[in-house]
Amino acid sequence: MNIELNYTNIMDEIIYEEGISLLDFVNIKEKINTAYDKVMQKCKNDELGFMKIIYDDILIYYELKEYSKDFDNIVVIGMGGSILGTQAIYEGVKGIHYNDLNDKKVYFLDNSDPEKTFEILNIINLKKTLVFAISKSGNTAETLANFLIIEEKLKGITKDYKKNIVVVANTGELKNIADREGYKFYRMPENVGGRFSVFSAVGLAPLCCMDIDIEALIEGAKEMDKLCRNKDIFKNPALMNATIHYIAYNKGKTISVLMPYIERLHKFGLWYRQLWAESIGKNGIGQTPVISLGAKDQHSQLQLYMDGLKNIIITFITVHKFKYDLKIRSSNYLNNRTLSTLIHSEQKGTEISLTNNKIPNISINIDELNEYTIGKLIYLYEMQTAFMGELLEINAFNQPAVEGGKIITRKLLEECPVDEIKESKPTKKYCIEI
Ligand SMILES: O=P(O)(O)OC[C@H]1O[C@](O)(CO)[C@@H](O)[C@@H]1O
Repeated sequence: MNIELNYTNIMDEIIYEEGISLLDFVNIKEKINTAYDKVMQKCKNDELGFMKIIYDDILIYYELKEYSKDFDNIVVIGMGGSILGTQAIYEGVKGIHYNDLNDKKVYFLDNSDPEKTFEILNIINLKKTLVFAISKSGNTAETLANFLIIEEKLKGITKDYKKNIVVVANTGELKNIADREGYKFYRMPENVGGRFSVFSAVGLAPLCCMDIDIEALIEGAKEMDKLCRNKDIFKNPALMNATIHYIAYNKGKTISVLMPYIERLHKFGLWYRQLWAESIGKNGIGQTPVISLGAKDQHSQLQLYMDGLKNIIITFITVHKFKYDLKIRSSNYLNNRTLSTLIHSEQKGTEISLTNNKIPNISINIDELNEYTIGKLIYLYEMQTAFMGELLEINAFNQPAVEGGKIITRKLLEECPVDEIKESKPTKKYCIEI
């Protein structure tokens, strides 16, 4: 066992009024079975590519890993599903302030904020940088913009600019440019949704160049896949998690908080946030995902969770073995303890006190956080989301509402002269200038 899912604080009698009973499962037994069957049927029909890609050959990436040895830096350009999974795995395995001098420096360009792009370009030697431009549609504004800026700069400093660029796309402008220029190119399968794509070239191509063991990562996902194909809900963690969130949602728990007690999982939380929000939030239905980081967010959000509207379900994630630990010198109750003992005690304390306050909570306890266990965790959440979509009877694999804002932005850009985008009238109607 390397990951334990503990449901005691949601199923136990102590929490009964706000929690979930076995009767709740019995009452929707048919619905659970149908949700399971639908996911398996969609997989058979080749509609859920994310369940298939983990069985694809990963040898193709080893050539790229070898190729990347000539570079000092890696820049990944992408948005949402085209970058968050890669960030989650990179930080989950390596850490936030990872600073091994023998390893490449890794940067993620995931916004249209000019300061961020400028600052990254300012500190890297572009000639020694391998740039990944990743977009399923090939047309996402932020990704294209950052790519066009970097490509132009590369062209300005070296005739050999083509060797610095790798494109992962399916269609669109990015693919057209890659075809025209003959850049190294990986296709993204059409039947894999962006936010479910980290185990395709989207994640594996850049990750294998960042000294991440992609074989162990995929092994973890495959292991979880076996469990998630079990029809018995008590042996299928994704079906169990989805059902618990579904029952909780129907009991008014409209917010799902994910609270890891390890900084390395913060980006995993951001990845989960997109997955749950874009997949589940539609047709007037949705459970808002919130990411909190233990222990520090005990000092910012816990008051609300404990004493505010009783509309949340919380999932804690704990990691037993930290990579490093530090001893605290003797002083009051901290007396010769370690930081890991402190953070574990803080998590336990919060869990017990939330349970006493009848706030339903689940714990995912991981023995050690590495490629294998994060592969398991990511695949667990992908399957949980697929089951949740079926339970809620919505399509978890599209995001039609996001398109509206993109269309208006494009129109604004097309209509206005270069660099003179003006606020449209309605946004100026009620306005205080200070
Ligand atoms: O991979 P693409 O096509 O650049 O899309 C990036 C992200 O943008 C979205 O379409 C939302 O705008 C996400 O669903 C997607 O992950």
